[in-house]
Amino acid sequence: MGGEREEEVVAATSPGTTGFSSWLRARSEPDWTAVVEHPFTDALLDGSMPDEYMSSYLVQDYQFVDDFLALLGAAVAKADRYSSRLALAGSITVVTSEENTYFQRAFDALGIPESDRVDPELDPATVVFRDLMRDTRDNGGYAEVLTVLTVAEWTYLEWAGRAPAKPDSFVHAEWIALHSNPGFQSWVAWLRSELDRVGEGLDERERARCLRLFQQATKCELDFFTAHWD
Ligand SMILES: Cc1ncc(C[n+]2csc(CCO)c2C)c(N)n1
Repeated sequence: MGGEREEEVVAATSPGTTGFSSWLRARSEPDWTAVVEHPFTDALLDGSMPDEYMSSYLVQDYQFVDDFLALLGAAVAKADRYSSRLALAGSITVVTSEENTYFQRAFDALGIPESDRVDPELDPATVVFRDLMRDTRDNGGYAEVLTVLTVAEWTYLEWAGRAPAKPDSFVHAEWIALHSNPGFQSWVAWLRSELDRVGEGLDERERARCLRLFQQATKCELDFFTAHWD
């Protein structure tokens, strides 16, 4: 028993390059690299992001996070074992605490009006991503929910971990820190190793369905950044 547990922890901290998650990512190029090296993220990392762009991005992202949280809840419900439900439930706390206070403080600093915090007009890119998350939440199995969660979290870990740059504004610096700290790194490592584990039990059709979703979600991430840049 003890030995098994240890193996699980090791697997969760180093997903490697041969599992299902790596397979999915490799087949989602060139979009994957376009997301994690997007000019929007360059500007965030080097401190040159104009407030106007950051504001419109965060207003839309707050709406995204609402649906993301519902998707996490679906993952708790659909998981195939108790230890997975526990790990997923733990991540919900992050979204509802640190992440939420960040949004409130950033909105205050940027002077975002109440109407844009609670009921903004949604960009087409936000709507498409929201629909993908809602459809996966309502109709997908555990593997499909994990697939969409993994794209959303892993792309963020990759862009935020790209450079040690530390912009002066807390609005920029904290947004980077939220996605590059050790807790976030191990959460993404867990998600990937979970997707690798679940992927092993899928048949070819199910794997193909996950691949399509992974590619769609990656494209959604790309369009989301581009909507606040071009
Ligand atoms: C478009 C878009 N895609 C992914 C994320 C990443 N993300 C979504 S919720 C959350 C906190 C849970 O750990 C994180 C990191 C984002 N914010 N916006």
